[in-house]
Amino acid sequence: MAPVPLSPVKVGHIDDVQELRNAKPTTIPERFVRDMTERPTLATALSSTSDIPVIDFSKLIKGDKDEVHSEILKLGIACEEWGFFQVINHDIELSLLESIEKLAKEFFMLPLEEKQKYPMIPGTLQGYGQAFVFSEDQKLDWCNMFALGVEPHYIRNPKLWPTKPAMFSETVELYSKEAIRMNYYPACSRPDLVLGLSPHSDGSALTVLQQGRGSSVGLQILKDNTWVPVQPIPNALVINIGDTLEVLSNGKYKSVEHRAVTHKEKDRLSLVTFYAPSYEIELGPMPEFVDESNPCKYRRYNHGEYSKHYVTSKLQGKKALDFAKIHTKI
Ligand SMILES: O=C(O)CCC(=O)C(=O)O
Ligand SMILES: [Fe+2]
Repeated sequence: MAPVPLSPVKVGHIDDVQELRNAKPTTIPERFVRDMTERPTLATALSSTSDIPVIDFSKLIKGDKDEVHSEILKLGIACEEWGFFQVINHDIELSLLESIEKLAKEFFMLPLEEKQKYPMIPGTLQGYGQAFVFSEDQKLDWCNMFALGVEPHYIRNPKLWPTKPAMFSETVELYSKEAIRMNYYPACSRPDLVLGLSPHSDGSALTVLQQGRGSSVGLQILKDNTWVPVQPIPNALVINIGDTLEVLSNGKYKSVEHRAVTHKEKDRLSLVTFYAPSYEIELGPMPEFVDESNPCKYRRYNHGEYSKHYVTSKLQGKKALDFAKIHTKI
């Protein structure tokens, strides 16, 4: 997670969406109602099956030669054509997946005053609240977030590590090695008007996402200009390529735009772990991905600067990556 911007950001009053839901307003406050062009297509209106590739991790590490070969081909296609895949048989202990989810739910169910002991200061990314809000007139996401930078150790802010529920901090430590974000999307009486999380690509190299058990379908990815829902598979993890890998592979592997939508009756929880380079790393397309037919699409840059740019801009599709794009004249 990136350095904190120096200037204070004026964001106005941000309603806590769980409190809003509990208060059962008859209309959705204007700050959450999206412009027509941004309103979501809800899961019910989309096809119920999605073709997002499923990778069997046990085949990759324990399969015979043919299985390894075919699974690797599948993985390559997933990264090139989808930027997203789900991993099954990943060997991560189910008890760990279950306990992080249970503790995250317990955390979000704490009284507001308790959660507000760990506030996410506007313009920063760690703590409890809403990230990526930079102005008073910006539309808000229907989501409460809690995020922590985990590794390297110096990015930790000890004041933001909760003492309740018991074992929360220890379990986060065990679960994530870089930075973790927990997203809590309360049910919304008008899911057609709001977005759980605005469209964006991830500023990380690779993202691992755990969808809460029994949660509604909420994650959608943009494929061929259509929003495709990611159907949760029990105990599977969703993996997606972030901006760093798109740059390193000179655009061969795609950091795909995605968003979250809300549900009329069901709450939804997602646990997201971001793996990213250190801030001091300089990066650009690797030479083996650049040749005459694949000219260099991104300039070299410092990852710390990119991270700063990412966290100080509003989430807006793939716009953050313009930072590194080389614009060729037509
Ligand atoms: O909740 C989800 O499914 C999406 C979360 C996400 O994209 C993020 O936190 O970057
Ligand atoms: Fe994301």
